[in-house]
Amino acid sequence: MLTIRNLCKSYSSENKNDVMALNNINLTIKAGMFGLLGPNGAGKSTLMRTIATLQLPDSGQIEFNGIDVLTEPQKLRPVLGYLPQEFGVYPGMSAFALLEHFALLKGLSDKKQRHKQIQELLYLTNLTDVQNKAVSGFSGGMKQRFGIAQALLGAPKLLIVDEPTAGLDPQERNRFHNLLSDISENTVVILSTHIVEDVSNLCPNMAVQVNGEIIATGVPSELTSSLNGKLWQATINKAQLSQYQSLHQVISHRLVAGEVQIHVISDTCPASEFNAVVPDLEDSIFFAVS
Ligand SMILES: Nc1ncnc2c1ncn2[C@@H]1O[C@H](COP(=O)(O)OP(=O)(O)OP(=O)(O)O)[C@@H](O)[C@H]1O
Repeated sequence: MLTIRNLCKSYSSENKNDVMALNNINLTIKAGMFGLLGPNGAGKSTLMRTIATLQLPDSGQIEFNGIDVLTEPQKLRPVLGYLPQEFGVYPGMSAFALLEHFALLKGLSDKKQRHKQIQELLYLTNLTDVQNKAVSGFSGGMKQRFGIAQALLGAPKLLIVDEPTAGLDPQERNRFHNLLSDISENTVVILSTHIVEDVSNLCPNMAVQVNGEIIATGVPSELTSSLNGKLWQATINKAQLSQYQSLHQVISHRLVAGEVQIHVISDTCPASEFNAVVPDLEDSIFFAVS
């Protein structure tokens, strides 16, 4: 179990006010997939890097299975797997050679066991056929699968994946989702993302981070249940949007085939042009930040 208590981090800026990237974060995360959802700039990567022992907060505590992560980072690292938002690879090095390199850095000294584990991970991530090809030439999806393979070296008990599906096509995203859900059975897996679908498809538990703060935590279906019976949709002209915004509690609007679809919160049907809709996770997040 991972517990995070009163975690704070601000970045100073020469021209602007300081940025509070972590504003008193408190979270308890059990084995399984945990989704950390938030828009760009919410502070998700700062939180992921802090848990991954790559940077220190200004204050607060992190504990993982009895390890004080901030004061004993060397105890966490052997049981940690981390897939950062972006990672570089040595040009020309094959998938097998790079995994071997990372495995040695991770302390997997027994050659036979190391090779067995690398082969298993290549198989799990569907990269066996390309194991002798250079990772620098891989497609985005293949590179992300390689990233997961390197993060899983040493069978980590805590796996952190930061925005892993950004830029992947739907097929690769689906493949990546299946891979993550297979892994999460007896591991704490934290998936940081701005993609609502990633969390609703995969994560039994989640938190929403906005402007450095956790504004909601829980089970995705429970987060949407508070909006049951209160969400209404209408399709309007672009020119009418500000009028509707002044009359109703519009939580979101988006273009659909040149017209604007609005979602409104109201205890009763706001007007004849509105239809009741079933809230999804995206609606509850728009509501939370509105
Ligand atoms: N090293 C840094 N120095 C100064 N400000 C920073 C630094 N790292 C992050 N920030 C700022 O802190 C805030 C949170 O950034 P962070 O990268 O943690 O958010 P994020 O939710 O991961 O967003 P993204 O998905 O865009 O990376 C942003 O306003 C960002 O500009």
